Amino acid sequence: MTQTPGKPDPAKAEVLANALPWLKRYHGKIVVVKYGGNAMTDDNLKRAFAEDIAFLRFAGFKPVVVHGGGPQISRMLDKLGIESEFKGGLRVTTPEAMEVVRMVLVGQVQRELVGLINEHGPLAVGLSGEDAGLFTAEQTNTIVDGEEVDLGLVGEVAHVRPESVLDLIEAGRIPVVSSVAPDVDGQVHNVNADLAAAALAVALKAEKLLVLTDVEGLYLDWPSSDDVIGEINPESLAELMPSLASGMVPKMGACLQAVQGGVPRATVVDGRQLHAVLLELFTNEGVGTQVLPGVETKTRKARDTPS
Ligand SMILES: Nc1ncnc2c1ncn2[C@@H]1O[C@H](COP(=O)(O)OP(=O)(O)O)[C@@H](O)[C@H]1O
Ligand SMILES: CC(=O)N[C@@H](CCC(=O)OP(=O)(O)O)C(=O)O
Repeated sequence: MTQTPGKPDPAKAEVLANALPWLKRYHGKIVVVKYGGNAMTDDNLKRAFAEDIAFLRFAGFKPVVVHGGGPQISRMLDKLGIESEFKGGLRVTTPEAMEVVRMVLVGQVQRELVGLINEHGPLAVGLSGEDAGLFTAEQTNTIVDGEEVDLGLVGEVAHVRPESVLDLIEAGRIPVVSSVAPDVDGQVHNVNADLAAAALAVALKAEKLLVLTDVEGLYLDWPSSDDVIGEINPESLAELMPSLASGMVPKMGACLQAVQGGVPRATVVDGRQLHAVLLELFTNEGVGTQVLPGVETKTRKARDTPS
């Protein structure tokens, strides 16, 4: 479309005007955004994510970031010659692997995200479940094919003390949280970042949990169909849970936990798309999979065929 030089473009104003209902809904509200390691694949994506988060803060939202870093941990474990495997979407974590998990999540991924957000002002402060008693973990195992599997130093969040995060939000900062957490004896555990984000969203009484990943949403029959669920209610999702595989188990479990815990909506979106956060929060476009009480299940055809 050609445009006369110097002539204002009303379409641009319309984009902003269409954001008004969403600005009203989320103004002053806490939005927990979980940034998965699979959506951190290139520098442009990471920069756009940091811009989106800063944008939310300047638009009057109260964003809180919980980050993952599964692929980054796997790469470091490989480099160090430490074997690791996933069972039911969770990493079996030996004490040796735990040291690497903590080093990569807190020392690398969190630092990088804090740095990128802070290019937009003195906003982001990094912390982990170990800081100010934020999370207390409880060792957890998983069931695979009806058998209980020992996951080692893997935890679920048994208790959240949200005051440190609330203090930061009150001061206008953006908390960036890593999902490692001590148990009651101080032993640090590896917590799946989706589940940590859900526990935090519930404790903060967030208005929304937004989960960025590397697929268009929850596929009905992964990877053989291209039907993606657009909206689903928590009861229908609970019925679907036993049929889910790999990383979608903790991810959809987290969305369910958040909504059952009182978060009004939880959405999984494709973080491979530039500015996925702004697109999801400020437009009506049906991206991702939204868990919302009271809706009928809606599906749509995927843009990509799963590979
Ligand atoms: N039903 C499903 N719909 C979509 N993705 C699925 C499904 N079942 C398994 N997956 C897998 O789950 C992955 C997302 O989980 P994960 O790798 O843990 O992502 P992240 O790093 O974003 O947390 C997808 O890339 C896909 O391979
Ligand atoms: C127990 C467990 O599996 N912990 C995860 C923690 C990181 C994470 O969850 O990262 P993503 O969000 O990128 O998947 C792991 O070790 O990979």
